[in-house]
Amino acid sequence: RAASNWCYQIQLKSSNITCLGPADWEGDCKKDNQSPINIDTSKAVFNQSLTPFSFSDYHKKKNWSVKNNGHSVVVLLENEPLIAEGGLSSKYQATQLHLHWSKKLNNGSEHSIDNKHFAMEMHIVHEKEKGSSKSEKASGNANDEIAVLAFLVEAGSNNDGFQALVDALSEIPKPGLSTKLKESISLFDLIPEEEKLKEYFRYMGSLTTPGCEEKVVWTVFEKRIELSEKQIFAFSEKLFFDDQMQVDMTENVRPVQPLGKRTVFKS
Ligand SMILES: Nc1nc(-c2ccc(Cl)c(S(N)(=O)=O)c2)cs1
Ligand SMILES: [Zn+2]
Repeated sequence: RAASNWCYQIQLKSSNITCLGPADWEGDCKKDNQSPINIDTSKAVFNQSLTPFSFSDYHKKKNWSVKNNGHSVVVLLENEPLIAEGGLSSKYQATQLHLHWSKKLNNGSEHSIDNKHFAMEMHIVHEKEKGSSKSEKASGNANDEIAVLAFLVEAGSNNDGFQALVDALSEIPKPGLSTKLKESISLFDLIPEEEKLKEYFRYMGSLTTPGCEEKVVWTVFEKRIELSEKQIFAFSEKLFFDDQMQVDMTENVRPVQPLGKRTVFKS
């Protein structure tokens, strides 16, 4: 069971509450197939089974609910959008999306590409569709139970698709607060256009938050998302880790973990 009082490094210094920083995270956090990682592009192995994804209901616009869960801002996707193919073993349903970020434009992504970090990283979390057979229901602890689509974010032009989410941030400054997006948006409003999503990296890893379960098939897209600096900084300015609103929610990024014996593949 994950420690309920886990926190990021930045919270250790600035809050008088005692919490467990990344070096002390429990659960599976000390095992050897952990995420995030640095992706050394020169060592990524081409894998022809990494075909393009098929996205279903990613065009569906909804006033999703958005929550400050004390570690990130989470958009609840109610299992509606679906992904398949993309070298995945089955269909997966989107449950939530959340982001990781920093006040520095080169320190907010969890994954790095050739040791370069980006301003933010967005994770769309999907769960494997429960098949009908008993065996499929029984297991539930396969190493690909969860599929996360990871998008790196860099500072650039303003991103209209993100503005509804950016505007919602000031309504949920404290942990536990949630609101509804004032304008309905679709996942396609948030991610690069589909034909730019054919190039991606793939590896087997874990949740980047405690209990760090090693059940995630990771996809890190090469095409970056662009947000304006104003949009990027809104996350660190409007959100707080604590009820007293003393500790900005920022640097909610786990340090990169050893690749170990794993291989990173590329489409
Ligand atoms: N309490 C929290 N849990 C998460 C979370 C949940 C599931 C997953 Cl898969 C992830 S991640 N960063 O590995 O994509 C994060 C965020 S904040
Ligand atoms: Zn994440």
